[in-house]
Amino acid sequence: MKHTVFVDGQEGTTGLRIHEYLAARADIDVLRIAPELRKDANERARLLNAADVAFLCLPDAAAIEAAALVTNPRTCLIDASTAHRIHPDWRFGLPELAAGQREALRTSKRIANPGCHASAFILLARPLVDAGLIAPEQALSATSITGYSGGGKKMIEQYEAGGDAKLLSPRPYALGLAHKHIPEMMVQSGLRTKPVFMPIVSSFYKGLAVTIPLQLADAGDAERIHAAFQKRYDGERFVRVMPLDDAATLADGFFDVQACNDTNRVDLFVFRNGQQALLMARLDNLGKGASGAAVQCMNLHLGCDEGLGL
Ligand SMILES: NC(=O)C1=CN([C@@H]2O[C@H](COP(=O)(O)OP(=O)(O)OC[C@H]3O[C@@H](n4cnc5c(N)ncnc54)[C@H](OP(=O)(O)O)[C@@H]3O)[C@@H](O)[C@H]2O)C=CC1
Ligand SMILES: CC(=O)N[C@@H](CCC(=O)OP(=O)(O)O)C(=O)O
Repeated sequence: MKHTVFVDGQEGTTGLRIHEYLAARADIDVLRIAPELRKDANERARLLNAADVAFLCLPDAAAIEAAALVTNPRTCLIDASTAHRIHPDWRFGLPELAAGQREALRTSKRIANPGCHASAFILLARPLVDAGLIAPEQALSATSITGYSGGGKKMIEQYEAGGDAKLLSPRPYALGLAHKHIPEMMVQSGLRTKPVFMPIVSSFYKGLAVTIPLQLADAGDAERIHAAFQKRYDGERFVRVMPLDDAATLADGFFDVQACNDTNRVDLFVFRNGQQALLMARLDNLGKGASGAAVQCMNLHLGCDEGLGL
């Protein structure tokens, strides 16, 4: 049986990438909107309601509008935007979040996919909160280094136009300490204290690494953290727990932010020295950070092999 799929926002960065994944699938019929009608509410409503799965690859306001256009109870929405990530009627599109999450995604018709920084942060923080290795009240801080495709079409155009010397160096942003991913980071990790979060965008297309530095109460905590990751992600095909103090990275001396590019994988690292540790998570912001994760959720929801096409 073929499944019918529509991408609202088909010309955008995440929408185009989802189309690339779907193009290779014989079990999926993709509905396409005529380019001149792509912002026409009636035509969008017709296609959204004709789909078994509709991806929303839109700015937040347009994603909220799209959700309101859906009246077919069979249509499952997978929203890539920030609009519904902590909404109680929507399930968080991170199958590896916790036990029971896959079942929730199989049965829900409303799936909100995580933000790219948030996916990496949550995959580090949540198992440690669950295992009691991080107290919910603990004040964490995190940085994220990201490629410019995370900023969508506008930022890609800006970087690719060339001629602006200040774009050549890394640019910290969200300096108002209110990045839009912080609410989902807290809710989905179980943290009650708002983390200090500073992302840094740099002059490469894609790839992302979140780092959480920790002062440990006990030097043995780094092993316990690493063991908690191994236990939580045992058998997860898209999460790779790297060896404690990963020798290859340490030998190189530099961390490769782009090493998960063109995959749907997340690599988790623990580096330690006495009572200090660095927890790091690396992913492709357009893969597990956006389009790959969205297709993974679709596969799960439709009862296909979760990794099909990824
Ligand atoms: N890029 C990334 O790494 C990630 C992005 N996301 C999120 O996914 C969503 C899409 O992001 P991204 O693909 O990067 O964004 P883009 O800016 O690249 O694309 C958005 C698309 O939506 C279209 N659009 C805007 N308003 C409407 C409307 N009212 N009706 C129909 N189409 C509309 C735009 O049309 P037009 O062509 O006219 O501009 C554009 O094609 C955003 O919410 C973003 O925050 C999530 C995770 C990672
Ligand atoms: C480089 C850059 O600007 N990145 C985006 C995050 C991209 C992402 O995850 O998207 P959502 O908008 O869906 O949350 C940012 O930090 O706002």
